[in-house]
Amino acid sequence: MIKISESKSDTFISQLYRTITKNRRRTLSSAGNNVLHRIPNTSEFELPFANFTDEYDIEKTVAEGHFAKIFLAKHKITQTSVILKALHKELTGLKEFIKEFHYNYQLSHHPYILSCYQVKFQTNDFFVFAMDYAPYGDLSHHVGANGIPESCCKKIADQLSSALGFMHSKSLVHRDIKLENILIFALDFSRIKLSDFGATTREGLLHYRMNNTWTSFLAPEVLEVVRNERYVVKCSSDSWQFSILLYMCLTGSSPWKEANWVKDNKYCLFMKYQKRETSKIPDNFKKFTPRLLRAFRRFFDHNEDDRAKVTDINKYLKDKWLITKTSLSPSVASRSFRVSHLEQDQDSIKYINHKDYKHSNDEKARVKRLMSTFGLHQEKNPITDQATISEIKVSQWLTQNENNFQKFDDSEEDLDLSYWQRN
Ligand SMILES: Nc1ncnc2c1ncn2[C@@H]1O[C@H](COP(=O)(O)OP(=O)(O)OP(=O)(O)O)[C@@H](O)[C@H]1O
Repeated sequence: MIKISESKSDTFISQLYRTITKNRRRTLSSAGNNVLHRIPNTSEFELPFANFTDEYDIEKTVAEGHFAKIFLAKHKITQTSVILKALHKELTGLKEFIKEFHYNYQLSHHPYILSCYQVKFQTNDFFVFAMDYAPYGDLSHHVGANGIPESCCKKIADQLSSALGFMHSKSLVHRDIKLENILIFALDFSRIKLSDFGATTREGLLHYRMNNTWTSFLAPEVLEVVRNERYVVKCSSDSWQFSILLYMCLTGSSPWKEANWVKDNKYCLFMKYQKRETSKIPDNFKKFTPRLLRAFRRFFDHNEDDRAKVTDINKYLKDKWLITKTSLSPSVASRSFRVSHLEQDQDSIKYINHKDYKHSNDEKARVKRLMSTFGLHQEKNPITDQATISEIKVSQWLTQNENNFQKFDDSEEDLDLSYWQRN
């Protein structure tokens, strides 16, 4: 029999305990990842038939996306308000529905990811699942022609990078980061959530390019993928979309129409600056401080393997991002760089006071109606003379519709009819 002294036995036991706990944690997390990456197949997925009104009172239609209707509903028994996302059956296959529900449900416990419930059913026309209601809509309702205050952008960057960092740690790529997929739970942006996991894919899989998102959001390596060709999905393309979103929040418009240096002069100028072929800061980046410029250089690296990770934004959150008048004098500048949280919060409050949320919602609907009816170009940003979000949307909408009949399947495994049906 081996004799162990009391103190040695304590150390031995605590070491043993640590090893067991470590291994258990490892097993649990790999089991968690197995569950996450094992999307149920159609035969094992329970999806009962039901009517909306069996259990819910539909209060209003909140929005209509490309593939889904979003209803605000009240659960009759618990009187809880929920969102029912109803995906048109003729536009979305069962496999795609299961995948979206599965990823959303599995990721729901993250504080900055939209929570969805274990509630799913089908009607004759829709596949439906239930999720939390975001009372202030999505980010596109809030970002005006001049963007939103710096302090608000930082709050968004902080939360969104946490949500995406979590997904990336699980080897999942969101692939569709845009203003419309960031939902707002507090008007000062202290609570936002990432939504819409319809395009979410496991890193490393081969995939066709997404056609139903804005071209200005696509990373160069995704943009250049040609029809009928697939590309390897990587987290770095989320980094790109994340920083496009950040730029849009700060300025109200996108930095370029497409990340193609041959076709887009703005992108060409930035790429030269990014690669240090010139020290001239492109005009549309001149309002940013050297620290933020450094961040953008790292996030907008043309080479996907050298690009910064979403969580790298944390290194820049304490810096000043926008050049203000006060930054001109060094003494005042050093003071303003130590901008207090109090000042930053006042910034957000001022913003909220000036924001007529309802008006902005109505305006968005009006712009949308005009776009779809006449294809009109909307406001240009008077400061940067760049295309605003509306203008980009109009031109991309037109381009997308022009090509409608040439589109091809975006699903992971095979070419089926669902994509043709969607478009
Ligand atoms: N939980 C929610 N609470 C409030 N509004 C929501 C919620 N979910 C979605 N919306 C609104 O509905 C819009 C469309 O939702 P969603 O992106 O899920 O649909 P989709 O058809 O997958 O979209 P897309 O057109 O991007 O493919 C969102 O941009 C947002 O304005």
